[in-house]
Amino acid sequence: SLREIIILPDKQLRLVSKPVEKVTPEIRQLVDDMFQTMYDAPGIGLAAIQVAQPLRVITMDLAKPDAGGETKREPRVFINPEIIAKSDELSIYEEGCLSIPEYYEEVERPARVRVRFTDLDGVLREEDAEGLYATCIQHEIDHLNGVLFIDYLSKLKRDRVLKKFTKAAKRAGE
Ligand SMILES: O=C(O)C[C@@H](Cc1ccccc1)C(=O)SCC(=O)c1ccccc1
Ligand SMILES: [Zn+2]
Repeated sequence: SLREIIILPDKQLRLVSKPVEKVTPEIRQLVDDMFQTMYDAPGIGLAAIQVAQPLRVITMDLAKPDAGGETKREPRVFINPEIIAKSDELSIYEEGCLSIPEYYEEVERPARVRVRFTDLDGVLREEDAEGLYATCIQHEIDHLNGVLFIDYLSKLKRDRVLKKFTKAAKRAGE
């Protein structure tokens, strides 16, 4: 079922998520709900912490989430992912975040990374990523470590975003 996506300045976004010991039926249900929530947003990635579950679980689907016609879906699950190698070469992408809605900024990251992770069947895998795949997996793994893409921006830009979301939260709270 759909889960609520937590939004800045929710402090939970800064938690370091815990490794998954065993792929249980509960983890499978969480992954199901994460895909449903991600497609509904729409987004191309989601980290469990964004639905308030501090577990090292990521879902991704780079196929255009709202291409209109039949979307050829390519759902991916990463459990306990770690970057084990990265290129010196960097690439810049305009990133967004479902926890920082309607804010997009260019972020520079290694262009290619090698990721080691466990899949939903409990199999340990390693994959090379480049392009949007590399950017997205790094953005999601950052979420697992309580890091947000605004942390890579200038202090000026970051404070502006925080101010905007903190004011909005206060107004909502009033
Ligand atoms: O907050 C998240 O982790 C999801 C985020 C992932 C991401 C996007 C772009 C660069 C790096 C990481 C999103 O999916 S934001 C929404 C988005 O990018 C998008 C939405 C609809 C169509 C295409 C992209
Ligand atoms: Zn994000």
